[in-house]
Amino acid sequence: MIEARGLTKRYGSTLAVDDLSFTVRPGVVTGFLGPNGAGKSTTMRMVLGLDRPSAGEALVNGHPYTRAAAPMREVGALLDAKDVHGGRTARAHLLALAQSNGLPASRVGDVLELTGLSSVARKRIKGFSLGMSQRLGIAAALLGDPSVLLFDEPVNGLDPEGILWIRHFMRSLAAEGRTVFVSSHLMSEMALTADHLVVIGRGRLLADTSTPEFIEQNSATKVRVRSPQAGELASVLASRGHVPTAVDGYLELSGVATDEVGDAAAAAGITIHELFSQRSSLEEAFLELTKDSLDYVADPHTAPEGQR
Ligand SMILES: Nc1ncnc2c1ncn2[C@@H]1O[C@H](COP(=O)(O)OP(=O)(O)OP(=O)(O)O)[C@@H](O)[C@H]1O
Repeated sequence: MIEARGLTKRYGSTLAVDDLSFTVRPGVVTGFLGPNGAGKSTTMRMVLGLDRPSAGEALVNGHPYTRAAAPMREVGALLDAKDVHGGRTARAHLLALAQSNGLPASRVGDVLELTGLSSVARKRIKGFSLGMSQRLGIAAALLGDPSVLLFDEPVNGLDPEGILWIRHFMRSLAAEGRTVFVSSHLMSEMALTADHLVVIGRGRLLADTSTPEFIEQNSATKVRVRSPQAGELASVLASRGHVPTAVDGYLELSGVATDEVGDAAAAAGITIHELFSQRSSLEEAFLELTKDSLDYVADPHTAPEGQR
């Protein structure tokens, strides 16, 4: 379990994280979503005790992580996969980590196996592709068999196969009852990976909800209708308070159900060739939500430095 309570971080006049409170529960993948610069990495660094909050606190399993007795057994993190000693082999790198953290050497073989790296365990890390480096980072995070895992943008730059692997792996870690907190700036990616979403914009909490609820609450449903008597239908609908717009040969309406449109057309003896509703895409839902956060800082007196 991870808890942020009033978590705040200032860098000079930049408010990178602004009074964030949320809980990340075990057993599900929680996506930490926000545009670039929203404060995701800073939040994760505070959870890991790598940055000190300006106010508030971050707790891991009920206490600040810096006070954990055996840190790697409690939390595993992937922050920057390329931030390793390239001259070492994968096995030597993991062995050094295990030894310096009092973990049994036998875990090295286990995590190499888990992450599919056994066949390249004796290769030097500097020759690793980004996908292999990500796997190695995940192997390192799993060394202590921790119950809490944090991954900062783990799919960035990966090919489709690597993305799929990470996605499945996150889900299997959560299915084992672990707390899995994974950041991304891609709504579409999070929709496929995360069960729950914590969404931030400019350091502020915008949503903390299940992924289906987020989609339901943030994407608008539009109704489209196609008719050879479009002009007549538009007038009938307008007289009922639904003014349509013409889009790609359809009349498009929001805030109305397909039933009402069909009934109105039937009552007026108007032929309909197509009638359906469609939900705006996830990416649109995310943009809609973060657009509001941009509006919030549009006032130059409240905008963080560098964004004025
Ligand atoms: N060490 C630092 N010194 C000054 N400002 C910083 C520092 N670290 C982060 N910031 C600023 O804090 C804000 C949040 O950055 P952060 O890296 O946490 O965002 P992010 O959501 O992880 O974005 P990205 O996906 O681009 O990494 C940004 O405006 C950034 O410029």
